[in-house]
Amino acid sequence: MPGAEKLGPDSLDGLVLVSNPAVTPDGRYILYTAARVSLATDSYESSILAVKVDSGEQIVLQSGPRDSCPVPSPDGRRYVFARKVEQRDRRGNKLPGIELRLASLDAPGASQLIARVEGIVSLSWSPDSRRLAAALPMGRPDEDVKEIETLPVWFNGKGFVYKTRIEPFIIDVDSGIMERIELGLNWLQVSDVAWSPDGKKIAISVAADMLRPYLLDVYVYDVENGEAHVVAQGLRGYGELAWSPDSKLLAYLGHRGERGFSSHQKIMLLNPETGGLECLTCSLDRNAVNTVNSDVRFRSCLKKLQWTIRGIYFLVSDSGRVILYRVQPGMEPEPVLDPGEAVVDEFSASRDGSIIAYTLMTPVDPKELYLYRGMEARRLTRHTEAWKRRYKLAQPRRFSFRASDGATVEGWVLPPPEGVEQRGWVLYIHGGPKTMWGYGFMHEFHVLSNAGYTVVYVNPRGSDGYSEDFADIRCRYGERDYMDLMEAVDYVVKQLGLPKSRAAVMGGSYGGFMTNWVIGHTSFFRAAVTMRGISNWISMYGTTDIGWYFVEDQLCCTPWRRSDLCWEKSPLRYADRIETPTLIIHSNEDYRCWLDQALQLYTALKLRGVETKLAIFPGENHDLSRSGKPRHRVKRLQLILDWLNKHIPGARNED
Ligand SMILES: CSCC[C@H](NC=O)C(=O)N[C@@H](C)C(=O)O
Repeated sequence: MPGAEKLGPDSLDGLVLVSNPAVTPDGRYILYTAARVSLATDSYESSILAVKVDSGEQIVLQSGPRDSCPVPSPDGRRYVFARKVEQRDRRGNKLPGIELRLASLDAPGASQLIARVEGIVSLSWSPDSRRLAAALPMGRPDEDVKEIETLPVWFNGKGFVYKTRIEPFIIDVDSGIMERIELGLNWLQVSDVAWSPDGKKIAISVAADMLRPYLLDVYVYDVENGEAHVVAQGLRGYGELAWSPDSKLLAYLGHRGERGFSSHQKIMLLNPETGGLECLTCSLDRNAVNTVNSDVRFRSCLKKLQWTIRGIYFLVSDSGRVILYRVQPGMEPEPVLDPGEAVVDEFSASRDGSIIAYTLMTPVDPKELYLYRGMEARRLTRHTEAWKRRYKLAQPRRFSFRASDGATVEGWVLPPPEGVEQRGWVLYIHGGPKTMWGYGFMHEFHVLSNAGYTVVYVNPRGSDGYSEDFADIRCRYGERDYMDLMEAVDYVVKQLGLPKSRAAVMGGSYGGFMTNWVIGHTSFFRAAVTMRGISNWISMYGTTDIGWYFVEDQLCCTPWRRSDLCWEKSPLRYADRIETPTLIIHSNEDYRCWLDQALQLYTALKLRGVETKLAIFPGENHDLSRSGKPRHRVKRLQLILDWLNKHIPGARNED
């Protein structure tokens, strides 16, 4: 019977993750990636498909199983894509790498263009479709002893990066010959490259100060004379670039650090002739990027900004929704595609802006491919339909309440599906802190709900989706954010009738920090699950890949300056108050929040006699719950359910 199966941890098997909707500039085809989760092969089997826009016909372009990220050429005849391959170093150690391959849209097959162990950061076609500008990481770590004299040392998902410089290149697509673009810098990390529509220039955003890599300069490289000059300095943020159709102006995605790392990303208009900079989206007071959480995404290489003759297109995170916006210089930003209670997750536009390809998800629909043309939206694929028909998925309900300082705080409850008895409930805290819960699909939430747990998810202060002021909790972690969460708990108990004695708390990353903070400040919860979390800001300093500067920016302290504040805000400082049985889940290659964060908490709880268990996932990193090996993801979900079931017994004899 359709919809009869329980959606348990291993329901991940067979789920298809649709991503990277790349429309050809002439609007004839939409290329995308479909990755099937396979427990049998413990991998994501990804292939590249295309839809013909006029007929809707679907074509398999590359049957995989490790192909992704198609980038079509401006003439609409070819595309490049990434194929995951394994290489070996001189000692025989396996090195995961990728090949950049070139293929024709009219003929099968593909040829290798370049092979890269270190990956590719950004690509941009020349308008004549003969060359690519690329940002390529160069330099590998020592094979044996690591002799390190630079920062940063490591990066989550990449390993040791102390020898890596991300450099700009031009690749000839027919010969594969690479030519380095010289910027005259000793140390550099390029974040984006953009070839101008007139073919004459390449804009490059680059970090050049090893000790302050969050500061970005923009260069313009003259393709004809080979000279590069700086047009803007000391910008911050994502650093993505897009040229105006007349090749005169640049759009820059980022900010000036008004609120440090809590700043919204903005669309800034940069005049490369004068160096003039103007904010085009400041009146919106929303983050001009997609920050909604979801665990059904797959690799995507699409640009976050696209400038067509109709304006600059970008996504905006707003109250749990993600909306496609457009802005023209001198005008106010306007929503182009507001999907309602849903998320436009990625997009691309044809050259004239008349066709927009995008992926869309809702809390009960994993991502599918859509087309927007002439004010009409049409679904193009049905990769997840059969999967969905097998299971029962409940619908979440939104709620909002007035916090004690008068601010409005928003949240959702996802109850168990019809026919499943409520066993208890979970307060699930998101990471970031500047991300948001909302209308993204969360497989993990449905696993909890199918097991009888109502999931309560709230956007406390520090979250994205609201004003910049709302997101800014610098120097105040564990204060207003904690109060918002506990006031939400009060609301769902009193107003929505959730049972007081059947609650658990859980979260990952900043959400893991907050889970640790919560259990050190209240014994309300029956159980806790803390994942990829933070327990000690002093030892977080200098170990996290997110930058030694992140702790100083967000907590306003270093181990030698106001260390009292770092310690004051560390959950470990309150470990002697913790009574809640706590499951700690961490990955041993998590270079964002290193393993010490879990070990210190685990040791403290063990010594104090608090029931605890530490699960360490080998070979996984900070993204275990989103892109970890499928079998590890299933195991993780099983561990969580076992812990909750143990501490929230089935028989209801209270409340
Ligand atoms: C607060 S320290 C770093 C935590 C991390 N921040 C950004 O990467 C985080 O919370 N990440 C979130 C997005 C997560 O992993 O869910």
